[in-house]
Amino acid sequence: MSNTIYIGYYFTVKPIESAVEILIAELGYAGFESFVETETGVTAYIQKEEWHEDILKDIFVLQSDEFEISYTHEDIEPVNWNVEWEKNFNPIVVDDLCSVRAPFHAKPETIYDIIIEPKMSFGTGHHETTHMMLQHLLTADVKDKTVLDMGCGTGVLAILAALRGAKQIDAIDIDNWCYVNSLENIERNNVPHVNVYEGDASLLDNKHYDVIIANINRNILLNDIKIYANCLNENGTLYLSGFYDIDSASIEKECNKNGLVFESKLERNNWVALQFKN
Ligand SMILES: C[S@@+](CC[C@H](N)C(=O)[O-])C[C@H]1O[C@@H](n2cnc3c(N)ncnc32)[C@H](O)[C@@H]1O
Repeated sequence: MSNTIYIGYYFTVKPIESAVEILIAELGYAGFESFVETETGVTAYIQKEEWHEDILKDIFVLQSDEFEISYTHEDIEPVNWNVEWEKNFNPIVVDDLCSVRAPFHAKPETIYDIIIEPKMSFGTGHHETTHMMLQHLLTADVKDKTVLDMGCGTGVLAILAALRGAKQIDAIDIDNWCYVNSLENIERNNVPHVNVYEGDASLLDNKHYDVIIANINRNILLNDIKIYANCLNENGTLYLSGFYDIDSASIEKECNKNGLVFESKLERNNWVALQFKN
């Protein structure tokens, strides 16, 4: 069980449509790491050790006259995530081909059966972005290829790449909890050729891959696309997600600047997952 202590901010937003996206983007940039959209706004979580008095100072949407945004916040006690997941985690099936389930669920009929004990890491397939990245990977040519899963969360995408025949996979996450959880899930799914590292794009010096998948967020991606582009082998493919369709144009522009051309797009509830080639 993680001992990480979080602070939860409960934002009420009016009008909700346009402001929530901007608020989430700005909070993500300030260090908030997970978001749950609610009927009245959004709940955002930040690790207590990342928090400081002025954490909302640069959240410009809070100062805008266009929106009415109020909030409360409180410390979140560490939770026994195993118990929570047993209560709340239903298996998911992607395109009838791949299931993502917990160890306590029955074995499914799909070709690919991924067992995840997510605890606190993002990546059960329930989120739109994970779902679409799994869809991309189900059609991607990864057999005998080298793959990088950047921002691996639970390791779910790296595991599917391994099950689909990738010959060597690196999975990287900046968060220690995700690093540990990915190691556990890799062992659980018996894919020892996935190597997990704790860190960020600074680990990618002199690394080269045929396929790179990165489901993170708009700002990190805009910052790191040039590094991913440098790591792609000739005829390589880059899959990006973790942002709304509204941000597709800026992501595509940054990719084009770095010699990558748009290939395809998946979309679910305004979230997108884009494919680029070099
Ligand atoms: C949206 S989750 C995606 C998890 C998983 N790949 C999936 O598709 O479900 C993003 C992950 O990126 C990690 N992350 C955030 N910033 C990062 C960075 N600069 N480099 C590497 N990982 C990062 C977070 O800790 C989080 O686990």
